[in-house]
Amino acid sequence: MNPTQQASKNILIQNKQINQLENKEQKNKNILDLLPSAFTQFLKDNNINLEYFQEIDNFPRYIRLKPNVNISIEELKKDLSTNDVQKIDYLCNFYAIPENVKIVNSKYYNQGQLYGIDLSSAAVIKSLDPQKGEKILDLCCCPGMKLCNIADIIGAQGKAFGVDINETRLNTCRSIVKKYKLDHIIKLELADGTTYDKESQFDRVLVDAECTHDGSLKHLAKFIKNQKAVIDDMQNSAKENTDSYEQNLDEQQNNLQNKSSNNKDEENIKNSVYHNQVESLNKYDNKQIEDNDSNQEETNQSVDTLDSQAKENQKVPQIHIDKKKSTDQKISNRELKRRKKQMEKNNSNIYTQKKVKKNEWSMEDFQERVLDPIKLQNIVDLQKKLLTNGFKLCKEGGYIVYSTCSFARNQNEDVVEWFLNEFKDQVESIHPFNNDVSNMPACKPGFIQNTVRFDLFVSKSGGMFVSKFIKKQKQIEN
Ligand SMILES: C[S@@+](CC[C@H](N)C(=O)[O-])C[C@H]1O[C@@H](n2cnc3c(N)ncnc32)[C@H](O)[C@@H]1O
Repeated sequence: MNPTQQASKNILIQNKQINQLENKEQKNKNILDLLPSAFTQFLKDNNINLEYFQEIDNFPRYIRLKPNVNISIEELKKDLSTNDVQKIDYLCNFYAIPENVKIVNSKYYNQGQLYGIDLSSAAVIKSLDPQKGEKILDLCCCPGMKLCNIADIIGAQGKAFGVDINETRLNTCRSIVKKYKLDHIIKLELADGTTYDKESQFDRVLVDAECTHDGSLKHLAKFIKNQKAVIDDMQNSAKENTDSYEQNLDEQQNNLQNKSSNNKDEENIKNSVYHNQVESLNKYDNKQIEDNDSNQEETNQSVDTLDSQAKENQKVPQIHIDKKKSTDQKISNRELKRRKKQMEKNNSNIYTQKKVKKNEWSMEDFQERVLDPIKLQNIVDLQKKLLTNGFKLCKEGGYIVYSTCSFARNQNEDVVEWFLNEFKDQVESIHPFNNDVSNMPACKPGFIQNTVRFDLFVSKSGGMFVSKFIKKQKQIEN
């Protein structure tokens, strides 16, 4: 082998090694590496196992039947057109069904006898434990699924007051209450729950407070799942291309050894190896563009906003090389690396998309909604005021449930600690399910005593934090 042949062979071997290394790195790269560190830190801080995000199953959805509806599970299956209906024994008239079942086609749903309600929401009502004939206040009631659940339990002898500050949401709630024929039990009021007042007090008060809604990690999990599928596909196609590229290299090596060593042939071989490299990479690039475009097309159908910056980021810049002009240039290792880096960068740019689909959050949404410190402080202040007013409106010996659909400790356990300290002698925390976890296997303990969390993955439902208090009777002074 003459020096030129040797040099070409060395380049081929070197490139092959780089390729193998990068292919291995690509393989090892998993979805977690692509998640922004602020997000993974949030999960760690709030005791959410981020490994779950690796393998996200479909989440079930849940339904509840009104108390007086007596139908068999077989009838329910027929009505919902699915064989997969599971009874949830620890919640009254409650069932899990596959996520893709459309309850709008159900006869019972349309007759106002079947509700779609999340398991964790029903668990909040189980914790509140309303009793027949009681007077109950729901201080942040919209859209009203918990309020309807309360009304179904207290019955016509009871009264449920629903308060919300948002008129549009209150109108939605009004239609729901009407649909389920509960208007004789429920009274809705448009008011600020922090200042809402009533002369008489309530047996039980639910403060299902406004929060950052990050318990909807389910939405984020779905987004991640969809993106993971795209990435897997990209990685598989990248692997296919790399395999064919390696096969080409091997063939070229054999050619190098077998063919005569006249200068013209050598030049041809070098050029052809180079072209193969370029083609392989361009094929890879093109596949990336196709994948990104089809992904974008799909998202465009349902996206309300996809800002132009994110759109720009989505485009994979293809490097056009004039093959004729470049035949005597070698594609450098640095260039190969640069291109691979660019591809990886483009992969991670999928997380800069704005809201992609209804009920899915992007990482940007998460950042804006959950991690903004000013927004967070305002929300915590609001939660404390709502809980304080809920406490005032509760009768002595009555119960208060404070819940949020956030995983953030500062909106949950920290608010509870503040409340217990603020009203030390007048309130006592009690376990939301009387310390009987067999009563509620879907939850796990919160960070402080007498609090529970419905972890998205443990409960297979929306995330929820629940705490419960009893308002102490005043000591009669002598
Ligand atoms: C988590 S949602 C409540 C969900 C509801 N409990 C249910 O089960 O359908 C929070 C609600 O609090 C309302 N809200 C926000 N600030 C409020 C305030 N100051 N007073 C009353 N309601 C408020 C929002 O409009 C929103 O409907």
